[in-house]
Amino acid sequence: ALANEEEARQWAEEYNAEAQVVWYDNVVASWNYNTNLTDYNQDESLKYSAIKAAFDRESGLTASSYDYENFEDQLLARQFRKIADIGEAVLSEEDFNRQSELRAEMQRIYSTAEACNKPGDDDPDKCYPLDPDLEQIMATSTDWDELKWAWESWRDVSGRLMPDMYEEYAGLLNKAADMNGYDDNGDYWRSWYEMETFAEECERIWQQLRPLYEQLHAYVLRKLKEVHADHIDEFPFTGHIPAHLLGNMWSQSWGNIEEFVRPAPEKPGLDVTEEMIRQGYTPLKMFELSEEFFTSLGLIPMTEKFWDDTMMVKPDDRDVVCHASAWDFYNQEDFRIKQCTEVSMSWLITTHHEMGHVEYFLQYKDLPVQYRDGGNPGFHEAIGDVLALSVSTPEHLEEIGLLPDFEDDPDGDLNFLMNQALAKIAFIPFGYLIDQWRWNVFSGETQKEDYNTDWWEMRCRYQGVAPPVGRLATDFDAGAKYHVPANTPYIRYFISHILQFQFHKAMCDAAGNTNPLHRCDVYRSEEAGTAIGDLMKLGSSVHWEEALEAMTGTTEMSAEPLVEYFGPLLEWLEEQNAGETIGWSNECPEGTIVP
Ligand SMILES: O=C(CCC(O)(O)[C@H](Cc1ccccc1)NC(=O)c1ccccc1)N[C@@H](Cc1c[nH]c2ccccc12)C(=O)O
Ligand SMILES: [Zn+2]
Repeated sequence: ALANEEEARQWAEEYNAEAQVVWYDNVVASWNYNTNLTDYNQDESLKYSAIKAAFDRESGLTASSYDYENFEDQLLARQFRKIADIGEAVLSEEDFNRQSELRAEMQRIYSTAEACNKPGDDDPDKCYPLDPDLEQIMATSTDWDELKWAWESWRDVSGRLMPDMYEEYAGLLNKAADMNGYDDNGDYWRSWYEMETFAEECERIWQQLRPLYEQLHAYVLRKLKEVHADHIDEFPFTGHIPAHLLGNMWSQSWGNIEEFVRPAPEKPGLDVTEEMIRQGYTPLKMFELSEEFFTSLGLIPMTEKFWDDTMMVKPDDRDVVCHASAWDFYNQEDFRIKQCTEVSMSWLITTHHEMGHVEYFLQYKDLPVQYRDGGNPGFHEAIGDVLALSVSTPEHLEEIGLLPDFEDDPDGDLNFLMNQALAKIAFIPFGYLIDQWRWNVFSGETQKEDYNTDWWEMRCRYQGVAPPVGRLATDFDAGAKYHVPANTPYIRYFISHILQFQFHKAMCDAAGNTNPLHRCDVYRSEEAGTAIGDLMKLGSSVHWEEALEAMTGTTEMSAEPLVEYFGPLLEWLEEQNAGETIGWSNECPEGTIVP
């Protein structure tokens, strides 16, 4: 094994140099398509994606020709295992191109869809895109019918057009997974977490956090019944919340209804959007504010090219994929963000989220390309959110002048915790259910005729929401959420919502914090920066449990820090909910799916 191990090491060096070039070309073509959705750019993107696939397939075969499981050097073995894991590139050129084309088409439908015939519009041909128009309506309107129009129209012009494409697409993903030795594409996606019991782990964590979510849901439902008293008879008696009332197109984060559920309504809330607008914040200022937080921890600043090439706002002269994303060009110097930034607190948080991805790119940029990835996908999603936990504190918002009149008393503390819960606790079941549904599609448990029925069964059961209007079995409401047409796995965000509180606690301890966990701000702590920086430097070169243990002292994902963080709010919610009904029926209310 030693002889060819030396040869293998040589080959891996050459492979790495070549991969950087082939992968760079592919990312450039993908960037050009995502930032200018033309037929020409789609063809170029498919062309370079096929070239990358041919290279990955060839390299995978070479890697597999070595007996790498018996290498002495376990790091080299891990590298070969990753080179051999080629995903869809295993498909024939025809199948590969077909799945690429289907994904690009679904992405284009999603990114260019517009809703028309808005009630009250004199011009019925006036149409509204998701970003920023429909999201703005969902975030700010309290008009039941306007919210219902936006919610229903978006699904009719996006997901409804996709079920046939998605069925064919899922079939090709499963074909690739099968050729790579996995049961199905869900099995392949779960393999990235390198633990036999990953699905069980997720269920265990969900069951542990469910009581917290049920308390929040019960309180929010009661408050929404007051706000929408004029439609009280349209609230299902099953205890589900009508999905269009939660301030978000997918009911996945409820921060936009904060004013209706604030524990001490006479005291100021923690959503600083108005103050940002009053102070003339711009997207650039938001990016610079975020970068300054990272560098205050001693982390690496954004590169010159980052500032030149990032797409910060929605262009007005072409179609783009607006959904936020961060881009590693695999040439160790070109890193970008693409997002359609609006000036608001939630966009300030998203900017930190995206910059967290870029910081990870910077920290692992000198590793072999195989290792330029998160310890597991949840790690990558957690970095930016961890720093945003500090930025969101009243301490920090006061320090940067966005919270002039905060009164730091028990009421203020609860108002803050509620604002955080509306983002973090509300998200948990949503982060969990998307891939529960997709894993069932890939395993065959959910067939096309049941796509929408099973989707709503899960939305009703896990999230306790129901559609404000009957849905057809032939609709495809899953397709109205970016990650489904974009084929971006989603359980990573669920995992991130657990890990980010473990990382936060470790950073707060490193910074010598003595505040309660939810009031900890690690701003300017080099020790905290070193803790998270060392985790990022590892990339995916070691098992994530090793990286987690080095930073937090445990190899286990644990909801403990999250429960500690929200402790005071849970107590308050239990008092407020005393004597009230908690929870909702597992089945959807009558009329959820209509013939
Ligand atoms: O989708 C995103 C942000 C987009 C992303 O940064 O995760 C992006 C998704 C994506 C993946 C692949 C192709 C295109 C888009 N992921 C990345 O850009 C990315 C880049 C490199 C490594 C890993 C992820 N957030 C989720 C939920 C979410 C979790 N934390 C949040 C904080 C603020 C706002 C939203 C969220 C959502 O909007 O439903
Ligand atoms: Zn992300």
